[in-house]
Amino acid sequence: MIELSKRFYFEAAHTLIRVVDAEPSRRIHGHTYHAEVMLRGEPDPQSGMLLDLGIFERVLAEVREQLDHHFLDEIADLGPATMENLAMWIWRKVQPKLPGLARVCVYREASGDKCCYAG
Ligand SMILES: Nc1nc2c(c(=O)[nH]1)N=C([C@H](O)[C@H](O)COP(=O)(O)OP(=O)(O)OP(=O)(O)O)CN2
Ligand SMILES: [Zn+2]
Repeated sequence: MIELSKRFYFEAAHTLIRVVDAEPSRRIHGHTYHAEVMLRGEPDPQSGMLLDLGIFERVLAEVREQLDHHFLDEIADLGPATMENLAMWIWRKVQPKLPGLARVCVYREASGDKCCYAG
């Protein structure tokens, strides 16, 4: 079994309603997010690849375009702009195009936060 993954990053703004740090979270603020998308399966014996990284790159670039420098509150099918919802949203966007999709993780390196969704 092979695991193949690719990462991308995006900068985005959001607001969040929460119990702790309520006031600064309600104000528009931004984060640098990293996302890692992992595929699992057997490589094709002829190409030696699970998926050509060039194809992987193109699929992730389409998703990145919808997130980078966007106001996450305006993404209609995201819901509250948490890392949990981002991981599940990225999964929904890439899943039809990436056979063997196994896991999507979203990170905020600055704060050491990480959230993964595995379907
Ligand atoms: N379970 C989750 N909890 C929180 C999330 C989340 O996505 N999932 N997100 C937030 C907010 O985005 C908040 O802005 C982050 O706040 P906090 O963790 O308090 O850290 P900082 O404001 O210091 O964030 P920096 O990235 O270091 O600027 C809260 N909770
Ligand atoms: Zn935030």
